[in-house]
Amino acid sequence: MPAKIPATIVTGFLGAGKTTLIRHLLQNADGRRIALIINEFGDLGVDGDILKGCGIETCTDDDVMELSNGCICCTVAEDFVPTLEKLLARDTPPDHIVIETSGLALPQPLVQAFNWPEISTRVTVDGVVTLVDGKAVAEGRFAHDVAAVDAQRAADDNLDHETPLSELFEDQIACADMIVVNKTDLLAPIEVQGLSDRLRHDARPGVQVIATSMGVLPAAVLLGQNAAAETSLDAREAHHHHHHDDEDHDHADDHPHHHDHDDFESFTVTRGEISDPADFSRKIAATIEAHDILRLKGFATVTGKPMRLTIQAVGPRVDSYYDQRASTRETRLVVIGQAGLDRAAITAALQAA
Ligand SMILES: Nc1nc2c(ncn2[C@@H]2O[C@H](COP(=O)(O)OP(=O)(O)OP(=O)(O)O)[C@@H](O)[C@H]2O)c(=O)[nH]1
Repeated sequence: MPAKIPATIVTGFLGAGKTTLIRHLLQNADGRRIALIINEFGDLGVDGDILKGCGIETCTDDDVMELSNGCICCTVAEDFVPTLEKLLARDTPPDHIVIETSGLALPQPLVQAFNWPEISTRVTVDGVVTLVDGKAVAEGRFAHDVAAVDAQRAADDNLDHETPLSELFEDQIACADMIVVNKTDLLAPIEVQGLSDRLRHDARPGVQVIATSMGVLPAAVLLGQNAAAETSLDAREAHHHHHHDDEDHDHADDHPHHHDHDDFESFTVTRGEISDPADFSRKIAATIEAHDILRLKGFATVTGKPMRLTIQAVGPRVDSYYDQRASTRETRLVVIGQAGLDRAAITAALQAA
């Protein structure tokens, strides 16, 4: 039987730097044929578009497959398995598969999908790489509010005490074979050290914690971990996601793991050209702050400029750069946040001239 093709799962919260890390990996693949599968939250394929448009020879449209918008764990049968099978059926199958999960995905159900009969004989999970946005964690974005939790506990013992953010974060850490503390350029060395120590303590025993910025890590470090993660799922659970509703018992086959898609939402704002990128960035930053937006990204066209402007905002930081010729004069931005976003107000703020 031929050796199984290794697959690396890259997970991490919204904006942690998954696409950036993968882009560096593809640029430094040392001759490996890497195929990419991308699962995004939001209906605008920003990450796929950035990677396809990156001009890297080993990264053609054919090498990047996008899963339809949605949760990978709920679309395993109709979307993920067929995508993987298509990849395996190629004349020259890839040497390695890299899967970028949506920043809101729990990695466990995806790892579990590798136990599907059609897949388990041919592919193995080489390792789960969890990226951490060092700056966001240092700012306390994932820490739950201990006082509020205690008050809630006192009020009702049956409540779910975790916030969706802290729960996701802990699940992504618990599943990791390697944790990458990214964005160290935004942190003092002592903060990097403290955070790395904490994560090492929270992770499963023996998990490597590596600090970097812009996802710069050699392919030989990221790939070839030989973890066979699909065989040790039990050790990778931070939460059992039990719900207190008896109706809600999970069906192991079709939905292995309960989680709340309703905790988060996304929508797309479109508008015409912008005239002043610096001013538009300030407007985005103000809108993010006013509405508690977690992530905002997309492409803008600027009056008089043939190139499109890629816009990336994570929390309060807004980055933008021209990456390729614009194919339309439209500006499209995907907005992601916890449920309850004021879509009308956000849209109006971003559409204002
Ligand atoms: N300062 C700094 N910015 C970074 C670093 N890594 C990534 N970024 C920036 O952070 C933003 C988000 O990076 P991405 O690579 O798109 O993050 P992602 O995890 O793929 O985001 P989602 O797919 O939306 O979850 C971009 O503007 C990156 O340029 C880093 O190490 N330092």
